[in-house]
Amino acid sequence: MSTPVDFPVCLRLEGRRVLLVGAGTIAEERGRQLVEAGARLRVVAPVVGPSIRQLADAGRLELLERAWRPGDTRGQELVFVATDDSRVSEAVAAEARASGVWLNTADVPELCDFTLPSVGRRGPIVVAVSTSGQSPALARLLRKRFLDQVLPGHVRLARLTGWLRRRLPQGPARMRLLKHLVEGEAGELLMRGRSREAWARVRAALETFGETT
Ligand SMILES: C[C@@]1(CC(=O)O)C2=NC(=C\c3[nH]c(c(CCC(=O)O)c3CC(=O)O)Cc3[nH]c(c(CC(=O)O)c3CCC(=O)O)/C=C3\N/C(=C\2)[C@@H](CCC(=O)O)[C@]3(C)CC(=O)O)/[C@H]1CCC(=O)O
Ligand SMILES: NC(=O)c1ccc[n+]([C@@H]2O[C@H](COP(=O)([O-])OP(=O)(O)OC[C@H]3O[C@@H](n4cnc5c(N)ncnc54)[C@H](O)[C@@H]3O)[C@@H](O)[C@H]2O)c1
Repeated sequence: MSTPVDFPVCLRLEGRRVLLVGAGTIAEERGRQLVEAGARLRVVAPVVGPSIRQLADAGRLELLERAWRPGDTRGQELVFVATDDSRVSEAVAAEARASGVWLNTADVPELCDFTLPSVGRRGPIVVAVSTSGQSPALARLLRKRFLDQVLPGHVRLARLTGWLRRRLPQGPARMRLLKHLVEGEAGELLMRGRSREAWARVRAALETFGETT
């Protein structure tokens, strides 16, 4: 049987209760990303790095400066562990598993319910590369290459279509229009920075919106 591949999702963490065990080098990056995603983050660690400390001082996360204790996963919706002691990962994972809370650990892939891809962003566009745990270094290399392919025009196009999606009723006419904008002339013009001409195409498309359904 072949090795299963990891299944990618994009989580919406705004207002969700998330626990991060550890506050060292690896945890700092995780903490920053979780706060940026709007999670209600609690960090538990006896030794705390500068950026977690800064976020705590700014009131953007709750910091408990102590070792992890049984019961800490209670009430949490997602758990991340990044400590320098794999016994901590094992203990937290056992508790999380027993209570059905999903867990990621930086040091024991076998205990992960989900893994983290290498991520890069341009505006609303997210490039994420996973190697299903085979080669994090390769995930990072490929992510950088793929992100270079995302141009300012793509970001403009994503914002424009997002704006239209919020205003037009869902259905086949909207699908057709958005696909046409992205793949057709308007998209091409936006890519080349010719926004006024692109908007003229969008207006023309909107005038006939829904006529052929
Ligand atoms: C992508 C990225 C996302 C992130 O962490 O945000 C990520 N690792 C990154 C970098 C990186 N990690 C490591 C190196 C050294 C070179 C190498 O080993 O390749 C480098 C490269 C570097 O640092 O440049 C070492 C390492 N990583 C894991 C272990 C434990 C083990 O395998 O036993 C060890 C050994 C530790 C040791 O030996 O002590 C485990 C995991 N690392 C994962 C993700 C998950 C699988 C991702 C996938 O499927 O591809 C998984 C399974 C669990 C998880 O963490 O979710 C991030 C890139 C960030 C960026 O883009 O900049
Ligand atoms: N997944 C990845 O991408 C990746 C990459 C490199 C290394 N790693 C692994 O990640 C782990 C963490 O590395 P690091 O550089 O962040 O370590 P670090 O030494 O910088 O930080 C360790 C943190 O764990 C905390 N800690 C220790 N015992 C604890 C306990 N009982 N309860 C709560 N917190 C506790 C410490 O207080 C500290 O904040 C290592 O095992 C390393 O092998 C993972």
